[in-house]
Amino acid sequence: MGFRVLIADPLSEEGIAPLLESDDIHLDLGTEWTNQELLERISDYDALLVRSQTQVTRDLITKATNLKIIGRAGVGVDNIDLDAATEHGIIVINAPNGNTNSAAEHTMAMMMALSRKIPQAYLSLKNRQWDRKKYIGIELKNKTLGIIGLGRIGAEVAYRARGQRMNIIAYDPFLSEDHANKLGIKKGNIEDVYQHADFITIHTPLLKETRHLLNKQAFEAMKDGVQIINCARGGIIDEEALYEAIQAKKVAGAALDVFEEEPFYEHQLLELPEVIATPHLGASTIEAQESVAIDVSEDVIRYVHGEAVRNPVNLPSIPREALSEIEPYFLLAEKLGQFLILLADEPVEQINLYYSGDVAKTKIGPITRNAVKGLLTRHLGDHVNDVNALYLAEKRGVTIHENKTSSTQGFTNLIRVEIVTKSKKRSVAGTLLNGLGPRIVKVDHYSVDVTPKGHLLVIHHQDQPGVIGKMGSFLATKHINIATMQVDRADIGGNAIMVMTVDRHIEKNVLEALKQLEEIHDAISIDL
Ligand SMILES: NC(=O)c1ccc[n+]([C@@H]2O[C@H](COP(=O)([O-])OP(=O)(O)OC[C@H]3O[C@@H](n4cnc5c(N)ncnc54)[C@H](O)[C@@H]3O)[C@@H](O)[C@H]2O)c1
Ligand SMILES: O=C(O)CC[C@@H](O)C(=O)O
Repeated sequence: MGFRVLIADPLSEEGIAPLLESDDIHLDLGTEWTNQELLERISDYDALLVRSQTQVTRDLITKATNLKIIGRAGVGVDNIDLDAATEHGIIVINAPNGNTNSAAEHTMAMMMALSRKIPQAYLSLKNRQWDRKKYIGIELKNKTLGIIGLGRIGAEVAYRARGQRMNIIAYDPFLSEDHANKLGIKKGNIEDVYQHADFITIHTPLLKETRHLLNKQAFEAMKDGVQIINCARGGIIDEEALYEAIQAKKVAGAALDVFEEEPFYEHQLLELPEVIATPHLGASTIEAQESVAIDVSEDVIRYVHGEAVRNPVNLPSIPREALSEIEPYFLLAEKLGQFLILLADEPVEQINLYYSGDVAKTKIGPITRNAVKGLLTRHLGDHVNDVNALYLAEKRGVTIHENKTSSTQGFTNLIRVEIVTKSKKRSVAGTLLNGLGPRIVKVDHYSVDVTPKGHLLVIHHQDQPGVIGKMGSFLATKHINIATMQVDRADIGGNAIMVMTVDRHIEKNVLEALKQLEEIHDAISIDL
């Protein structure tokens, strides 16, 4: 059947062409499905693609037992329960660039329509009124535009508004003086925007911090006669407060593309002649829809082919050059985690990662995720992945500490993973050998050289003549062939370790029998 993708909201046909042309992808359209149908059928799918209509709730995610990736053809992911997706190890991707231009153009269209009362005049003329006095507008030239949120769309709006010869003041917690100067705009705080702007346009995401950002107090702090544009998200404006501010003539007009509840057919704000509106059309152009659908489709294909996606929302995004540098360490880190967890005989309380040499110069976060994934998979199963590994560790009270050190111990790159339990610390270190791939080079303080692959047997024993021979004979009686063997010891006659690669899995009863041999302290079988 291949990788099953469900498209739940209408997406551009040209945009989904990459999916239609892909042999390993099976595509279904669920755009006409009810919420109930979606809940009942979602478990059939590996991927779900939406725009802003479908609410991807925790309930839906819980029922989506096969879902691996959710694609949002657009920017805002406020219709997706990101926490639930992360907890279930589902990667969420979006298309943050494809509709920037359209949303910025729509904002400008709304501001111009608002300042010249075009929709109201059009409606009046349609009603056979020729009223020129009532629809006197104001020019944009020399007015001050306040922009709240100067990200992709905010910056494009600033660029266009300068073409209208407006003065621009912007507030964004990440806006630097340098960037503001480059854009030819003034950087201010939010009070400066309220105090100076004749028009205020919002371009932030809807977050806890931005919900009802424009509320009663905010409107009171604004200039009399200010006009408001919102083509970002409903919910950033307190609609009740806006209604009152318009009635009180504090706010002269508002142009709204987005609303707290969508869709709707009756709205108190639309009863006010000062309000003009569109039904969430900011991204509704042929170009934007094609572009966002192509972006999510291509990312789904990358995912299916095991490549890194370009626009992850619940994973740190890694630039392509950086990815090629760190990707080879992913397998090493995961194998170190898988190996180490089998040395633990108590619950893990802390995971410490030590990076040195070349690997310490890279972006280590994604490597850590792979090590933690390896540690957790053994006990939690295959649903642990890069998306939820850190979350699952944190939920179990396990703390994770990353360290960069200069102790390369002669290797060009070295990753040491250490677990701390109630009574001890265990660790394993590995390196990427040029051209030869991952190698385990230390188990606790013992030096070894083991390829982390296949069936491994780790023996802790007393360093005495004849132990190695005894081990070999014992395994021979169980028809277990030794492929490679590494031995190291703390002191002559002291504690020692043997790490063997054997040709088959070692059963529990064989391990128990091994542990009964006099010089053997412990025996652990590890299948990687
Ligand atoms: N109407 C539509 O159809 C449509 C289309 C595209 C995007 N959008 C919406 O437009 C908004 C902006 O999209 P974008 O692509 O420019 O996003 P973006 O992430 O590029 O920019 C958002 C900016 O808001 C800033 N910000 C966050 N919190 C802030 C706060 N409290 N005060 C001031 N600034 C704050 C961020 O620092 C960031 O620079 C989003 O809400 C998106 O969903 C709507
Ligand atoms: O899907 C849409 O048309 C809306 C998209 C827009 O709100 C976004 O956040 O990208």
